[in-house]
Amino acid sequence: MTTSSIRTENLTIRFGGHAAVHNVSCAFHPGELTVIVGPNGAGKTTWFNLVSGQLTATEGRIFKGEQDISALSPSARAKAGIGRAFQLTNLFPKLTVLENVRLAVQAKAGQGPHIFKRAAAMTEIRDKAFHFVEATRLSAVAHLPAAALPHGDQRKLEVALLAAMEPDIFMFDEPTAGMSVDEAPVILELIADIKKDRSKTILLVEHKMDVVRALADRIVVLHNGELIADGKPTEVMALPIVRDIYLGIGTEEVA
Ligand SMILES: Nc1ncnc2c1ncn2[C@@H]1O[C@H](COP(=O)(O)OP(=O)(O)OP(=O)(O)O)[C@@H](O)[C@H]1O
Repeated sequence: MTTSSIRTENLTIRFGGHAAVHNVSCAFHPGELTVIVGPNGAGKTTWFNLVSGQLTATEGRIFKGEQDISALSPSARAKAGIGRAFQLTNLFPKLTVLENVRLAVQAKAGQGPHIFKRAAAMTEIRDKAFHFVEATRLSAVAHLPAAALPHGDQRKLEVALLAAMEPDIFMFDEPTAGMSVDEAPVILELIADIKKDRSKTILLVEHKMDVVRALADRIVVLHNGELIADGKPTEVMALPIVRDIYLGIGTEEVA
């Protein structure tokens, strides 16, 4: 087994007396897309918040590779390669799609605006920005202000900005939430594209079974804050406890 790219060890957080995440230990590896499922209130988003640093654990530790990142801020974790879709608050609504992506590429390169004095660096950053705009199917709207985009394209832009940061770990929390049935498949395609890069680890919180089926290499099930199942999709979905609790839906829908 290769070294894990991200790992939580006995991770616990209590709000008052209630453990929203309790003793969760699991490790993830490059080239693997894991979907985290569980009923409402199971602790999925809280676990995500602990990994990306929005919340601090009451107990337990988080490792990125060999590095203990438990005490790092969300921005330090982002710099360490943990990318979460909603962290993209660095969106400039009046700038175009391309300009927004270019700024993300530039931020990743660790360069300030003066970099544009260097023509070669400028060209490289512009080319990379074009690449991410194309890869996220945003070429047709590249020159529109970000604020003018329809909802579906804004979600694509989130993926573009996340990809431009070139994280090792991609974290998506219900990436197709609020999208129409026409729009959602594009986001799934984009995630499938990221998955082709076998150096990336993808974590996805998702309720929708079709998304789980389309993308999961592995499913982790949380219930009442605890990890109750972890394995290949067909195996996990066949477990009686998962059939009983999974989103409260019946056997036919799970099958
Ligand atoms: N800041 C907080 N203060 C108190 N309780 C919290 C806080 N954040 C989460 N919780 C509680 O922790 C539990 C887990 O919530 P969480 O949002 O992580 O579940 P979830 O699995 O993501 O659910 P959903 O599928 O509905 O998004 C819930 O009981 C929730 O009320």
